[in-house]
Amino acid sequence: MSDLLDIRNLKKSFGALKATDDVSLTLRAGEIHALIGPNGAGKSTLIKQIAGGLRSDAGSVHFAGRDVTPLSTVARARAGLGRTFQISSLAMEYTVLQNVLLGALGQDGGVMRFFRPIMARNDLRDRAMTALTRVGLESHAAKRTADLSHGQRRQLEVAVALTLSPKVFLMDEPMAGLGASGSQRMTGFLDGLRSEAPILLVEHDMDAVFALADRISVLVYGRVIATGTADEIKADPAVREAYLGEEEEA
Ligand SMILES: Nc1ncnc2c1ncn2[C@@H]1O[C@H](COP(=O)(O)OP(=O)(O)OP(=O)(O)O)[C@@H](O)[C@H]1O
Repeated sequence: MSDLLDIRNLKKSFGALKATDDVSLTLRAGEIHALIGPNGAGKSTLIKQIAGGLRSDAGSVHFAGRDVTPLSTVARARAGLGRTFQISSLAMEYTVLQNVLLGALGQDGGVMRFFRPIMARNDLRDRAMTALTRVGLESHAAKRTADLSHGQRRQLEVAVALTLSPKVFLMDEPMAGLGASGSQRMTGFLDGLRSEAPILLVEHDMDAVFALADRISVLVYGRVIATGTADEIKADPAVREAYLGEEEEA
């Protein structure tokens, strides 16, 4: 299998704190690779370094065979490196459909397009409605985003990312704040999504991680201490001591 994403020796320090410390990992076509670890292990920092929002102190990001390390977030997104948008980036006073349309414009680019009557663009509307249907939000298209529940906003973030047809998804805790049924639904959705674009998935919901992940990497104090299948990770003594064990005892 080919590596779509190849992260090599990434480092990022905040003062004396090594948030990520020589992290290397790969994402292959068709897989979900989960990144787990205790709070503060450096998972979000790593996702930001890969997406381009945070400049690395050292290391490189190769995407589809190309070194994208010098590229901005926008250039990486245009190249097909899709990150689920932060909820804070949703425009709360706009409708759900408008938020997806704004996301879809990212692919077509060009600030001038914002001045065109985007609601009349049937191609964009269709793409946006398809994305909303896929995440189960089609009946909420005309609602104000501010009126959505937290879980629905999470689904909307995924819909926005979908409209850009990324070649790879970087997802930072897509299950956070979803109830049990919401998590189950999102798990089923991500399961189907991997054949379209592989997913690097940061997630605390271990049921979802063990159900979905082809491979799991465990990050502790900024370092990857193990990478393997769910069974290998569950059986790994270092992982049990550093991470899983503490949950079992809790
Ligand atoms: N901008 C920043 N300035 C200073 N320290 C930071 C900054 N961002 C993150 N950190 C620190 O870097 C470490 C790693 O944080 P990070 O958010 O990447 O961890 P995480 O594994 O995503 O945690 P969580 O599971 O709680 O989301 C933490 O100690 C955090 O306090």
